[in-house]
Amino acid sequence: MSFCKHVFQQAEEIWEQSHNHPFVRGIGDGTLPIETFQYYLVQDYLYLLDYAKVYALGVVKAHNPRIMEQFAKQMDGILNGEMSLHKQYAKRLGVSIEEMERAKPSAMNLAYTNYMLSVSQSGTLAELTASLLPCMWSYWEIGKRLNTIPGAADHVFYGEWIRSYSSVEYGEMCMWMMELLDKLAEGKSDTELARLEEIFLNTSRFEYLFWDMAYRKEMWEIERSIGV
Ligand SMILES: Cc1ncc(CO)c(N)n1
Repeated sequence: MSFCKHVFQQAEEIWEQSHNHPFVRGIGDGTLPIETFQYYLVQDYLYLLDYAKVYALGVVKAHNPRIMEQFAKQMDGILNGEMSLHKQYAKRLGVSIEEMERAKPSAMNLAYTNYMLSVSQSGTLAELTASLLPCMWSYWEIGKRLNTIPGAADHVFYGEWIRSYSSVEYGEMCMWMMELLDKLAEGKSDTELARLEEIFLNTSRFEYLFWDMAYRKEMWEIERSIGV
């Protein structure tokens, strides 16, 4: 069994929880309140800025020029492709780019991006890849699953989101990253493989928590408890 198949099986229960989360279900049936999506959009915009840096670190850590090219391409895809989806949505919602860039990341968002950045900075290319694969891949799985709901991809507001994450181009980027992780896992010791699996599971858990944070519009819970 390929390493990706193996970690997918290990993470499947966590991913199912994301599929079943009311935020994700709400995109699929169009019932997600727009202001909840707006909260997500701003947090996700901030997330993507750091996520793009993980790809930049991929260029730094890779030695093979083809791998460097692909990380650079995917970084560009985030900054100038995926984030233009966010900018379009922001425009529709009357939120300016400055407002998004001034916003503060929630505690959970910061924990997630800092985890990925720290794994990527201190770890190997395999560890970096294991940390970002659940982000891409789980969005593709969600996009594809929502796309099977009749009419969902044509929804006047959420359709665009579903079409983006279920697109062939998005899927191709994911598959490249899976193949890379499989290649990098080849010949690794059991200890190293266990570490890659743990990283993959951690960012899978963070993915679920991100949906939940957005759904609850969480920021820093301490502010509520001390009344700031
Ligand atoms: C939190 C999160 N994970 C993954 C993606 C996919 O790029 C995204 N936009 N946001």
